[in-house]
Amino acid sequence: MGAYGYELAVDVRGLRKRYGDVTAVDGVDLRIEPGEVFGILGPNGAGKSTTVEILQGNRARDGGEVTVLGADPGTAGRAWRSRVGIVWQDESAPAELTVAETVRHFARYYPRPRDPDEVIALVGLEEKATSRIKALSGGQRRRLDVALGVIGGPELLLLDEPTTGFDPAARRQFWALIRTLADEGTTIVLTTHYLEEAEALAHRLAVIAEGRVVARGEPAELRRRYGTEATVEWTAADGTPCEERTATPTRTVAGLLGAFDGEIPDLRIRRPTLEDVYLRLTGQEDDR
Ligand SMILES: Nc1ncnc2c1ncn2[C@@H]1O[C@H](COP(=O)(O)OP(=O)(O)OP(=O)(O)O)[C@@H](O)[C@H]1O
Repeated sequence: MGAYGYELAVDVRGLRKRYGDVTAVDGVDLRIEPGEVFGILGPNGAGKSTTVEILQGNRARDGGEVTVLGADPGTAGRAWRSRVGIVWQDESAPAELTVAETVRHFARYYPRPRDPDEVIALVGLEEKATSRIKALSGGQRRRLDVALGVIGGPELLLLDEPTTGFDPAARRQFWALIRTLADEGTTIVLTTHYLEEAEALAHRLAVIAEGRVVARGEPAELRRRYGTEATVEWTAADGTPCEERTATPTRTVAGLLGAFDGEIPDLRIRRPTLEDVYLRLTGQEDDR
């Protein structure tokens, strides 16, 4: 047990959740280390939100063991809640209040809140501190949501699709904010559809599809493990585009050299990206 006082920030074994006939979560296991940024990646309907809601203690489970910061979220009390930061989507903070008023107001709910001005600076809203919430842009609104998620000084921050709807610049600013929080030692669990986001932020990730973990590991490790095949593309003498998927592209090119007199037209070797791996794992691969 390290400085955090528990071995694992999140320990989930065999988690199950059904909604009527729909099995949303079907035996998920997750072990998340203190101080880690952990990504839960998956397509629409994979069970990401349901899993995070169960970790937050906002949804009951049908089966499995769940321990978050040493307690079962299904039964943990107020003291536990104050240690877990939740960033709500579309939170209806009072539109007439200013940013600073809202952050100070939420600080009162916690036994050991962070300094509101420091939190406003952390999320990059200093210049908007006296603006009313209704005057904020979508991205600024989301930063305020994060400010409200961290004002209590949580040990664990749970983020469900935090950057949906962001433009690329806002997304990058948000990533910088997450990295700052991680550098401060906060354990962060975030769900995302965006592979780029998982790769940019997560130390480790679990890919889930149809309620099950289909792969887990560090982003680079997943690419290595599941993305070994390259695609060799070229154009045949009669103009037909050709491609071959192979683990040995050099051998393919050597074979082609014999068939062409000199240059191989339009030769290209494409290595799999993490996106290719993800699409393969979640069964969304097209028929290229
Ligand atoms: N309250 C609910 N009642 C009934 N079915 C639900 C409910 N919430 C989710 N589901 C279903 O459970 C499955 C998993 O949904 P969930 O929202 O957890 O997935 P997700 O991975 O977060 O998806 P998305 O990326 O679209 O948010 C889906 O089939 C969904 O339709």
